[in-house]
Amino acid sequence: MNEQPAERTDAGDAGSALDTAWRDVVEEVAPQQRAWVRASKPVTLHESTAIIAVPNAFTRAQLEGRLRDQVEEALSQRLGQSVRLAVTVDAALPQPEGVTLPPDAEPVLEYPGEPTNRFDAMSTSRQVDPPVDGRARRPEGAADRDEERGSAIEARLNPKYTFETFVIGSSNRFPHAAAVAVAEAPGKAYNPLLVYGESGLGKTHLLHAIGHYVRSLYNGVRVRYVSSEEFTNEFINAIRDDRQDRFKRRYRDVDVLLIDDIQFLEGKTQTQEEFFHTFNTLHNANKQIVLTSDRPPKRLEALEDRLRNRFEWGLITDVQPPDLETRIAILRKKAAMDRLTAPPDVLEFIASKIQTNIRELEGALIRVTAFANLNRQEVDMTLAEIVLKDLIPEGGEPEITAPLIIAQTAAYFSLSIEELTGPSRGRHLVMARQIAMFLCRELTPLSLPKIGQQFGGRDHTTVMYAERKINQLLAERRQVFNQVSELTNRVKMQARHS
Ligand SMILES: Nc1ncnc2c1ncn2[C@@H]1O[C@H](COP(=O)(O)OP(=O)(O)OP(=O)(O)O)[C@@H](O)[C@H]1O
Repeated sequence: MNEQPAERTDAGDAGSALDTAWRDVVEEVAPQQRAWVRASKPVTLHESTAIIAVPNAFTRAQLEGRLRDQVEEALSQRLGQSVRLAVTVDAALPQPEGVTLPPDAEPVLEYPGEPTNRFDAMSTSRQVDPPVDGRARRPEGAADRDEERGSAIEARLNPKYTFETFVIGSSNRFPHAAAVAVAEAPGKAYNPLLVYGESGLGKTHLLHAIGHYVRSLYNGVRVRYVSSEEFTNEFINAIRDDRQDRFKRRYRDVDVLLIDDIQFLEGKTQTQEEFFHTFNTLHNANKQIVLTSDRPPKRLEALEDRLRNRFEWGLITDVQPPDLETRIAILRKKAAMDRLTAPPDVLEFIASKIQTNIRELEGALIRVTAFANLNRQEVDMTLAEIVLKDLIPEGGEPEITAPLIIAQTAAYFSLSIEELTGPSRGRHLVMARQIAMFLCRELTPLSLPKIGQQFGGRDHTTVMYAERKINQLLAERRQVFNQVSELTNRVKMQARHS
């Protein structure tokens, strides 16, 4: 299945020729820059592109800026072919000795204005969580203002999470079939339907897909998606503002309630009580309830028995990590949807390396295509191996926590942790904060509200916006791509050593 492309077989010889040529070229560089360039490492010569790894952004800027012409010409002469330089930052390389980083070498913070480079052929914007869908249908006779507002944010479905974009495999065939059945006959097939499974395996996607499908089948049906954290927060706010009636109406006057990550109800007695009544009202009226959880109800120990018991009334089904074929199919679909160009062997390579989390799988594809895009290169195996090298440590994933990401990001941008997580909205801070939030989303299993909490109690929509923004900038701004890559390396290295 995995036939290696011809270039890869040549890479060894070309690589050693590159090593020799590179050593000579480095010695020709002016003495004041030589120490920097010496700290680099030739990775491979791929067709006419020499890929050079350097330990920091400053060296990359030197090589890509004032040294580029000189180095490309010298390399071309030595290798007897026209050579282009592509520089990648590998923070695992030893930093140059005996030289201090010039002041302007600190990572430059940049506020995302209009992108300088547009690569229209590619969109990597990845909406992982639901934006508020303002086009939800209004219920018949919705008269008062509360209800009007309620209808405007009624469904909250992510347009990308549909059954059409969901890839079916042996790991999710059953939950998928149950989800379709529920959408076709809400309140009749299985009630409640509960889907459980590890993070990033498509539970949220299925919830939204039910919402979309049911709305396409039944005119005027009232659907509401909510995470259990949002449910909790809204409940607390309703008590604070003495608006319990409005809260109750919002969740009890629906035909289909989709509630995500119910494990977050654990230990929250009052919210559980409220949810118990919501559940009963809906169930008694034959309204559909669909729930997701990271564990089967039996193992939600800090949940009241009567709730656990009700969760077991309907159908309980789990999503498993996808097998290789399904992972490849998911990547193909993702590439087609987002117009990302990657040959089959690269998709197979990514799918073979990332096995347990579909969010990470998609993230890896985005990184690889973004890297190629920024370097104006084709996506191929050599490039994929380089980009994924640090994304996939040998010997298993170390645990990465939000505080670790926050500390590393703060240090990287020369900020304090208080600044990074505090209220200031200075432009430079906002960008660093968005990068930190993005990394929390990519590298930890934390939910959006949980990440928001780590940043001074910010709302989950702020985290959602940050994730989308950085995803977009990864494809458009080399600087952001490099900052995110360097930081990812640092965070992973730190996690391995702690
Ligand atoms: N079978 C699938 N086909 C296509 N895409 C999928 C599939 N399963 C998951 N995905 C994608 O993987 C990403 C993560 O999925 P999702 O957010 O639904 O996971 P989850 O199980 O709800 O995770 P968490 O418990 O962390 O919230 C999403 O972008 C989703 O579209």
